[in-house]
Amino acid sequence: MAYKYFEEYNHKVTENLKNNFREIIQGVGEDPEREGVLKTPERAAKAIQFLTQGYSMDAEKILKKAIFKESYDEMVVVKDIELYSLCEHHMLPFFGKAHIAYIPNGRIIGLSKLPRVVDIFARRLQVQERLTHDILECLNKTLKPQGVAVVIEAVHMCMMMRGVQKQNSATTTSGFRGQFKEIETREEFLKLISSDLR
Ligand SMILES: Nc1nc2c(ncn2[C@@H]2O[C@H](COP(=O)(O)OP(=O)(O)OP(=O)(O)O)[C@@H](O)[C@H]2O)c(=O)[nH]1
Ligand SMILES: [Zn+2]
Repeated sequence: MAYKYFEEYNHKVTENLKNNFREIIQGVGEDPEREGVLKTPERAAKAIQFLTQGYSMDAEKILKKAIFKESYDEMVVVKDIELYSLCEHHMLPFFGKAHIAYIPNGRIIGLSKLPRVVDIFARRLQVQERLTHDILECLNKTLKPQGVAVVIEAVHMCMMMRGVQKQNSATTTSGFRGQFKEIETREEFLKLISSDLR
C-alpha cells in the first residue's frame, strides 16, 4: 500500500489507552465494573485513535498522487468542507467548515484531496490557527499554485460546554499565499464562499 488510510487499530496503543481510560472513568467517580461502562475504555481508546489518525498520515505523499498537468488558470474553490478536530488545550472538539481556493500554475489537484488534507491535519490535537496554516502550507508546497487561500469557521466546545460558556460565538481564521495577497483576488474568493450556490 503506497499510503495509509485509517484501517486498523494498533493493538498495543489500544491496550495502553484502555488502561488510561479505565482510570479516567474511576477518577471521575464512576464504577468501571458497572455493566454499561465495562467496554467503554476500549470504545474510547478506539474513538480517540480514530480522531487523531492524522498523525499516521503523510499529507504531501497523498496529495502528490493526484496532481495533474492542466492549463486551467482560473480560481478553483471548494467550500463548506466540514471538519472535526480536537483542541490541544482541553482535548475537546472544535468543528465547523473549511473553504479552500487555489489558482493553478500548470497543475491541478484531484478535488477530493482538498477535504482529505483538511482531515489529515484536523485529526490531531490542534489549535484553529495552526490547522489553517498547516493546510495552507501543505497545498502551497505540494501544488505550487499561483496562489492559495484557506478560511476556517469553527465553534469550540471548550468555550461552550465549560469555561466562558458562550454558545453563539464562532471563530474565523484565514491564510493567503501568492495571488490571494492581492485585494481583488481575495475579495473574489470571499464573495464566492459567501454565496449560497452549490
Ligand atoms: N487561539 C486559540 N485558542 C484556543 C483554541 N482552542 C482553545 N483555545 C483556548 O486556549 C486557552 C487556554 O487557556 P488557559 O487559561 O490555559 O486554560 P483555561 O483555564 O481552561 O481557560 P478557559 O477556557 O478560559 O477557562 C483558552 O483561552 C481557550 O479558549 C484555538 O484553536 N485557538
Ligand atoms: Zn480548548
